[in-house]
Amino acid sequence: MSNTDFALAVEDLTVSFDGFKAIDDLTLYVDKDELRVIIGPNGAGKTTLLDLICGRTKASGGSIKFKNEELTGIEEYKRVRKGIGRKFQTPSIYENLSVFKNLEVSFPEGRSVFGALKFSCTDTVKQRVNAVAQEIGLGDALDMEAGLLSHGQKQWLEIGMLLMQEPELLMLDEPIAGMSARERELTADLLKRICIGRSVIVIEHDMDFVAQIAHKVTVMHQGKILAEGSMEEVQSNPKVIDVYLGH
Ligand SMILES: Nc1ncnc2c1ncn2[C@@H]1O[C@H](COP(=O)(O)OP(=O)(O)OP(=O)(O)O)[C@@H](O)[C@H]1O
Repeated sequence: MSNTDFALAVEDLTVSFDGFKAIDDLTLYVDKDELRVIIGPNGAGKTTLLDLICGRTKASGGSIKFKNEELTGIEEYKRVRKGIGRKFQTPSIYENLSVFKNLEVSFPEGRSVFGALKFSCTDTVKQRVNAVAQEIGLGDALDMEAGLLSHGQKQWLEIGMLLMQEPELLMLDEPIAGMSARERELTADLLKRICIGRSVIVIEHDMDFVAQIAHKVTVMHQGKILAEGSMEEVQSNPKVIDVYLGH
């Protein structure tokens, strides 16, 4: 395969589960500074695609290149070190720790062989925690126990924990599920800010939200790409209306 200028280049990707192709010869390119949204009906393969990119699921065939480096043979935790961050639908924060601690333990050096406990809180880390807390709108809640945050704030904290690792590719699965209208607005603003300098991929069903945030929309169906383009383009595409938007 040739080198590409894209941050992420997925080519001819396939994964089979007992003979069923959940991802079927899929090719997708994502730029740096891009916020890509993936939409499609239930079972289209959206989550499986992110699982393949982050290394949770092993590809049966094809290629996933990140900054021109082949990822398919690389384990999940090593892909994290290479700058790939993934947020799942359910927040996995430390409910008993403060917002500050949650961010602090997510600083990459905190995950040394000695673990987070022996990790001393340097000024660099404090500054980074403060900057990230401001970014996710939790600058005034640093001392609060994470378990006491609202559902939306917990989602932002988890995004913050990923940002502590300065990922170059950030993938988010339905980030606004269960959020209030105001929290959705703030999340849209947050995503628009954090895609600068990196690539962000979001799986989303809420079309109003997709319209607010997407630079480009990829529509998946039966493990393949059905359409790709601007929101207007995919919304007026008869194939997309037929399998997804018309329902
Ligand atoms: N580990 C697995 N073993 C067997 N089948 C799987 C596995 N993971 C996913 N699948 C199947 O692959 C297909 C794609 O699932 P996936 O969860 O990726 O779809 P999706 O587009 O994310 O759907 P949704 O919008 O409902 O989350 C489904 O038919 C699913 O049942």
